[in-house]
Amino acid sequence: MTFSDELWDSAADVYDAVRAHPFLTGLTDGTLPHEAFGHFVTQDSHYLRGYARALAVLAARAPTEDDTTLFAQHAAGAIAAEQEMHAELSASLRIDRSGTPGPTTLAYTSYLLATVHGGSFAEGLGAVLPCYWIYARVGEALLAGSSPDPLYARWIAMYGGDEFQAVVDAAVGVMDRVAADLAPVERERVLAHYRTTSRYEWMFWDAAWRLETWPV
Ligand SMILES: Cc1ncc(C[n+]2csc(CCO)c2C)c(N)n1
Repeated sequence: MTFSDELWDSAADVYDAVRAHPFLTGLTDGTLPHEAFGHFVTQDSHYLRGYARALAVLAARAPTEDDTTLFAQHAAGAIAAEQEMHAELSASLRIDRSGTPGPTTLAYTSYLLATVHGGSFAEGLGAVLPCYWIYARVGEALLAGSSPDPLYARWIAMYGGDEFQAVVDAAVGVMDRVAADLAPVERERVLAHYRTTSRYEWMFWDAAWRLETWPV
């Protein structure tokens, strides 16, 4: 069993909860209110900016030139996704993207940035991995059914596509290679970060579903 198999299995329960979440079942059957999707798009543009910074830090701390190139390219890809896809979706949804990050978005991006700065390279990679991996698996599963809503179908096509699967495979491959040199205690830390950010992935969908705002 590879380390990435172990990682996936360690948070498979969280992935199952993500798949069953009403935000995602609503995307596929088209019943998700546009208001909740709009909330997601707004918060995701804040998230992607933070995530891109986390990947750029990881690129700077990477052990090889190839790894630096990979994560720097993915950081640029996250910014491009934010700018292109979200600008387009926001126009269709007629939403304003100027709002501030909500509680879950800020907590998730703060955790990512704290881990890539304060932890080892492997720990940082463990923290950023669920974002890639859960999305690719969710995208793949949603692609099978798509959505009667053209807006949701477009979003599903992007994350379920082959191009994105290759991006995920590359990041998972780095994790397996780096894990070969890790002490058991270090692997435990990677597993803990991976589980935490998997939970944040669920919370991110849930925040959009609840139209979460700051309570005070
Ligand atoms: C909350 C949230 N989690 C994951 C993604 C997906 N995602 C964003 S950037 C990237 C990899 C580099 O381009 C991936 C997989 C998202 N959009 N929003």
